[in-house]
Amino acid sequence: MPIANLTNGIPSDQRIDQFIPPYGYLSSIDAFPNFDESVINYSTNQRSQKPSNLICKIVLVGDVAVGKSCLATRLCHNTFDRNYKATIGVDFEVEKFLILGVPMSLQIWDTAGQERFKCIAAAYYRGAHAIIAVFDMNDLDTLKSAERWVNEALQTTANDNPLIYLVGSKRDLLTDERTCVKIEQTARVTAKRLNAEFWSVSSLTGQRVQEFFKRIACVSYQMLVKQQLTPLSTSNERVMPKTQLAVSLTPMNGKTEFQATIKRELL
Ligand SMILES: Nc1nc2c(ncn2[C@@H]2O[C@H](COP(=O)(O)OP(=O)(O)OP(=O)(O)O)[C@@H](O)[C@H]2O)c(=O)[nH]1
Repeated sequence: MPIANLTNGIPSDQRIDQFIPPYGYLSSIDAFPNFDESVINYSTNQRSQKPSNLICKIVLVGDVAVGKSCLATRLCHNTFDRNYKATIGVDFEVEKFLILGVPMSLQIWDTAGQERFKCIAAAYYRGAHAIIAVFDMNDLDTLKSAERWVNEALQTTANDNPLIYLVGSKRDLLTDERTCVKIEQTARVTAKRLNAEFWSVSSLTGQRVQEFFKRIACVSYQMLVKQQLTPLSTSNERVMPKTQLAVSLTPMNGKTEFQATIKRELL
């Protein structure tokens, strides 16, 4: 398939040529300054050949109503819904990026925070390249829970060695700057303990949402390419596994290419 067919419809702000930095270098464990030369050379070759289909599986976890679905919706549809609709089991979205001219898809698995859906959601952890643990910056109990969510996800995904991101949501509700700085400091301590990268975002205003997912796309792309370039037995890098799709997908119009059949309920 010609590369042009694979890149059609990717918005200009999801075409990335420069490595996206972390949200503050103190917040990052993998602060790559730029794409490696080997990754740039690989990308140049890919552009002139049939490109491989790079897929990064991301799983969103965290307590009820911390803002997981709104985060995915802000990225994939650039909209925000003030009305809370609980996720039932798991939702699924795909968002395409073009990195150094090579297409890559982020598969975003949005799991339910409600206890009663935990077993269903946990079934989707396997094969994750990245775990995003979301907490509400206005409720520090959800930060404690985020740590528990990550540890539970790692029980299933430890062999996959996923990247961990800790995301403070609803930044717009914190009007006092000093409080915000304090909460971010506390979150960075937790992130360090989890070997995670910390971001604070607002899905309501869109603050840092695009930037955050672009950062994940860059880091994941670099790792996936390095995995392809390095035989497993000789690699000391964090290696990301191939992803299996576990649901049947329905084509959708617009930016999101596919969506699993999703059931939501109004509480
Ligand atoms: N002010 C503000 N409200 C937000 C933000 N993100 C989410 N919310 C609100 O928080 C509530 C819960 O958001 P969801 O995204 O549905 O939460 P969730 O984590 O997916 O919840 P579950 O599906 O139950 O796991 C909704 O009423 C949203 O409108 C934000 O950035 N700012």
